[in-house]
Amino acid sequence: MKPNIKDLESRVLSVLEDIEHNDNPVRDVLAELWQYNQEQWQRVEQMVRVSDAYQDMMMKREKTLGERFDKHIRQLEKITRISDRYQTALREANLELEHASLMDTLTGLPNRRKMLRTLKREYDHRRQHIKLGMIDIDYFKRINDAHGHLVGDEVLIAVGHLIEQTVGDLGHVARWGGEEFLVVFTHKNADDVEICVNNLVREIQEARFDVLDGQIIQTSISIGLSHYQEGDTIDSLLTRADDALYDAKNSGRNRFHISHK
Ligand SMILES: Nc1nc2c(ncn2[C@@H]2O[C@H](COP(=O)(O)OP(=O)(O)OP(=O)(O)O)[C@@H](O)[C@H]2O)c(=O)[nH]1
Repeated sequence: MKPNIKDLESRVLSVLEDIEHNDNPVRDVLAELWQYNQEQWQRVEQMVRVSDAYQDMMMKREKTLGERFDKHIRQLEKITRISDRYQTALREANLELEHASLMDTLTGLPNRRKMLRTLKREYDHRRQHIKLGMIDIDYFKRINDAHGHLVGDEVLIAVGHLIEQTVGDLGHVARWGGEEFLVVFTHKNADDVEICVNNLVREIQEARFDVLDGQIIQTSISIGLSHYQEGDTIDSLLTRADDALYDAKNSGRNRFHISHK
């Protein structure tokens, strides 16, 4: 059985009292031992107090470390959310910029840059079906000179829309530059494409463009058409369409010419 310390103390005290009365020599030794034990006990108590205080301190420290860690995580999460939003906004802005850089601001049609991409894509996938229509407004300078640049702009927009409408899903239309448009026909049937090109010339010639101040403008176009032939590159297709356009202009305008190699 484990001794009870309080019980032991009182027993030792009573023995010590007896010894004191009887003048026993063992008394001094026991008194010394008693003193020593008391001191040991106080040291143990002090160690327990120090240990408790230490544990207490460590717990508080862990808690503050935990709180600081949580705060840091929350800050990181916030920064991540901000960065995600920023990246999304940046991506959208880039897409808008890219879109803007590929469109002609005046007519709203794809521009030359975009058309070159389309042309490359079509050339890579189904070059044997490609037919190029190079379109130029006849005597456009005269419209500008007679009615001013703003009217000229309106005519460019209207002609562009009419070309786009007439071509429909037979191909892609772009403003190639100045008063020139380019059509990449991807439709397989060459006869259908030639009918469409003929319609383009007729539609523009018959159109009456209602522009600024109620003025009515009439104009016409010339078109050079090239069909893909074995060995053609994008460049050679463009050059042949250009040459055919030149022929159409030289033979009286308001017509189309087909390039034969
Ligand atoms: N209003 C306006 N004019 C433009 C624009 N781009 C080019 N032009 C004009 O288009 C005209 C083209 O003139 P030319 O190359 O001599 O050709 P053209 O008068 O159409 O004669 P042909 O092509 O030979 O039938 C020039 O006067 C240019 O200033 C534009 O964005 N807006």
